[in-house]
Amino acid sequence: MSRRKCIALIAHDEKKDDMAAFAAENEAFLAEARIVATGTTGGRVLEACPGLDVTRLKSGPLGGDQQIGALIATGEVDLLIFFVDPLTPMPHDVDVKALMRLAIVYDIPMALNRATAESLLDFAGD
Ligand SMILES: O=C(CO)COP(=O)(O)O
Repeated sequence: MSRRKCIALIAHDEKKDDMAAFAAENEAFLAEARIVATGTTGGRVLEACPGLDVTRLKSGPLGGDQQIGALIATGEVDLLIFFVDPLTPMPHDVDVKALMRLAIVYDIPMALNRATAESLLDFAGD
């Protein structure tokens, strides 16, 4: 039996409204998957779509990006959607870089902005 796909959702603070809107618009697609998310992002996604299966990990600055990186390293994440804020310095910038590095090392699809995420879902839906 094939396991349900796992999608990781993360958004920096300035991008959280975008992530909530993205989740609401693509709720049917996301509902097919198991979602893992950093703490605050997961809360916003659940507010927008209470029916989704969302596991909330720690907040990004407290280790959430690292937790998602570990899930990527153990093969549990199939797609990473991470709405990055490129204009604000982050105390946990090294964690963000480490997460992106692991997504590349393990060759999983990684969307770093909304346009790419929408394109990936369009392709997946075709
Ligand atoms: O900081 C983040 C990613 O680097 C996101 O964490 P939160 O979803 O907890 O805000």
